[in-house]
Amino acid sequence: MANSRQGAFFTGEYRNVFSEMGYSEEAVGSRLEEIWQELFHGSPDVRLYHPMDGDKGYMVDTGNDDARTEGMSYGMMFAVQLDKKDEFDRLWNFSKTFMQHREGRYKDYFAWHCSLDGTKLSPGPAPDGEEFYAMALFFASARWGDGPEPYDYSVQARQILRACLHQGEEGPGDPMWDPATKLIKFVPESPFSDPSYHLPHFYELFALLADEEDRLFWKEAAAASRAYLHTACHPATGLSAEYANFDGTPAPPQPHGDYRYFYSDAYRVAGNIAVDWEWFRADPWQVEQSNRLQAFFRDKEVSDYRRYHLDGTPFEEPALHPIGLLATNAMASLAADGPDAAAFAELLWNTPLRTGKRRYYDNCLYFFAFLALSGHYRIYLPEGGRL
Ligand SMILES: O[C@@H]1[C@@H](O)[C@H](O[C@@H]2CO[C@@H](O[C@@H]3CO[C@@H](O)[C@H](O)[C@H]3O)[C@H](O)[C@H]2O)OC[C@H]1O
Repeated sequence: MANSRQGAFFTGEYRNVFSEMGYSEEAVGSRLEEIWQELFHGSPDVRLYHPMDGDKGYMVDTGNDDARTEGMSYGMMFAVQLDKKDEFDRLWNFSKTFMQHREGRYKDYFAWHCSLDGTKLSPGPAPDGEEFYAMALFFASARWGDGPEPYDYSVQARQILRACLHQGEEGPGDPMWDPATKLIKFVPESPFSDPSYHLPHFYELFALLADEEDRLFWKEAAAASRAYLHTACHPATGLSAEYANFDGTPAPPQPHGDYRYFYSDAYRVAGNIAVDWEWFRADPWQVEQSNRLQAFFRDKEVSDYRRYHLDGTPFEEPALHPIGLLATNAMASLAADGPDAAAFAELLWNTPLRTGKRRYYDNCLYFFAFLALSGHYRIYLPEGGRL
C-alpha cells in the first residue's frame, strides 16, 4: 500500500522487470549472483573488488588504475543490497582510513581518488561519492545494526551529510549543496552542478535519517533536484550535459575540459530518474523523459554509441563506455511505459559484462541496472523507520 509524504509516494514495491518479461525468478536470481561473483570474486581480469591483507579492500577503476569514491561507494551499495557485510566493511574501512580528510577545508569529505595503496592522488572531493557513501551507510545500519567505530554506520553517514551542508560555516571550506538553490554542486567550490549527481530518491531518505535540523533541507533538496532535471534534460532527446549550471543550461568549458555534451557522467541520469520513479512515484515527467531517452537510442547500435550534442547530433568520437550506456538506457525501463522498455531490458539481459581495461565504469552501471530491473535495489530503513 503506497503512503504519502508531501507529494512523494513510497511505493513499497519493487518490480522485477525481467520476470515480467518471462524470465524465471530463479534465472534472475542466479544471474545476479553470477554478476556479484564475477565483479567481486572473479578472475583478476574480470573483478573490480580486491581485498587487502587485514580488514580493508578496494574497487579499482581499471581504466585509470586508481580507487575512486564513486566506485568505493558503489561497491558498498552493491554489497549492502546483497547482504555482503564483509566486503562492505572492507570498502568502508579503506575509504575511512585512506580517503576521508580529518581536518582542513575538506574535513569529513573524501579525496575523490587515491592510488591502490591508499595514497591520496588529489585532495578534492566529488560529491557523488559522499552521497552514495551516506546512503549505503544508512542502509548498512538498517540491515546489520551499528557497531563500534568506524562501523557505527548511521553515525558515520550523519557526519558526512553534516559536512555536505555545513562545511565552511565555522571554518574553511564550502558545502556540497548550494544553500540558495538546494542543488548539489559538481565540486564544493563550483557554481554549477552535474546532472548525474542528482539523487532525489536518496534525499527523501536523508530527510528521515540525517540530523534533525537538516531534514527540511533534504526534503526541499529532493523537490529541487526533481525540478532541476526537467531543465537539464533536452526536451526532444532527453540527453543532458556532463556539467550544467543551476538553471540547467550546459556549464561553460572548464580548465580540465569541455563538458557541455552527453558523455560518460551523464549516462547515469536515466538510471537515477528511473530509480526515483520506482521508489517514490513523485514526478510523472520521469515517465515521459524515460520514454524520450529510449526513443532517442532506439535505432542506435550499442557498438555505434557516441558522444552527443544535447540535440542528438553525434560526434565522431565513440562512447567510452557503451555497455554502461546500454545499462542506463535499460534501467530507464523501470520508469518507461513506451514501446522500447521491454526491448532495452531484453538487450541488457542478452549482453555480457564488459571485459578489458575500460570495464570498471561499464560494469558498475551494469550492476546497478541488474539490481534495479530485478527488484533488488531497495530501501532499508531502521526498525520502526517508516516512510
Ligand atoms: O575534476 C575532478 C573530476 O574528474 C571528478 O569526477 C569524478 C570522476 O569522474 C566521474 O566518473 C567517471 C566517468 O568516466 C569514467 O571513465 C571514469 O572511470 C569514472 O570515474 C565521477 O562521477 C566523478 O566523481 O570529481 C572531482 C573533480 O575534481
